Amino acid sequence: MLRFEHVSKRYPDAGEALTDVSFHLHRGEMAFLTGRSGAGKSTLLKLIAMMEQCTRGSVLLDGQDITRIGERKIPYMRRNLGLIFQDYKLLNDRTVFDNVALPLVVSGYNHQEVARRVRASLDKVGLLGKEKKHPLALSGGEQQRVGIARAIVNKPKLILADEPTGNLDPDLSAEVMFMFEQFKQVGVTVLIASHDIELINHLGHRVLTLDKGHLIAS
Ligand SMILES: Nc1ncnc2c1ncn2[C@@H]1O[C@H](COP(=O)(O)OP(=O)(O)OP(=O)(O)O)[C@@H](O)[C@H]1O
Repeated sequence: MLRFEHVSKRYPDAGEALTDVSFHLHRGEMAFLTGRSGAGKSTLLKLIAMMEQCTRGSVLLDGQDITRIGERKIPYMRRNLGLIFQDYKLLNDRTVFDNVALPLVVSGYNHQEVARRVRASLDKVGLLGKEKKHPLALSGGEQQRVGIARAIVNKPKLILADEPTGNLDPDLSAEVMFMFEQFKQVGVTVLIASHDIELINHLGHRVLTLDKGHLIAS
């Protein structure tokens, strides 16, 4: 489903952030990406999200090499991805409904379909009834669940999460991980960058470990 083939990434005026990274994630697989600060975790996720381009190698999403697609196809390809961030990246002057609706509005869905899908997503993360609230009126755990609802509203094949539990206490972190496990159950592939070794070991999923840009365990 997701395949890295000998991928390297060098930023201008910086050393190599990733060196000759190869791995394969199957459909419905859930894996953690770990490594010290600066090991290249965010860079790897950015290559998949088409926010950065690799210097060498190929990144294949469902067999399609996303390092070689044209600029105009990128928004279309991104609809296959759900992105989740440590700091939630919500629009604080918009309601929960509007935040979750955003990817659908950008994709041009009609009003009724937007409303139906937003409610279904909010239901999946246990936030039905909070549509009219603003993010800052919610707890950190709830804000992250809004971020997750927004990530799944387009029914992505692949969810990428960058330190999604970095700002949450252990109970809320476990709750968020439980949600990811439910997405995996319905065939969504999930890749989570995390420092939280205790949580990672406890959950027992596959672990990809980066060390100074090299994949040392997968
Ligand atoms: N835009 C950029 N320009 C130049 N160098 C960068 C850029 N982004 C990242 N780097 C460098 O690439 C390397 C990998 O960074 P990256 O953010 O991918 O690591 P990380 O494992 O996600 O770290 P953290 O856990 O601290 O978020 C680091 O040496 C970093 O300084």
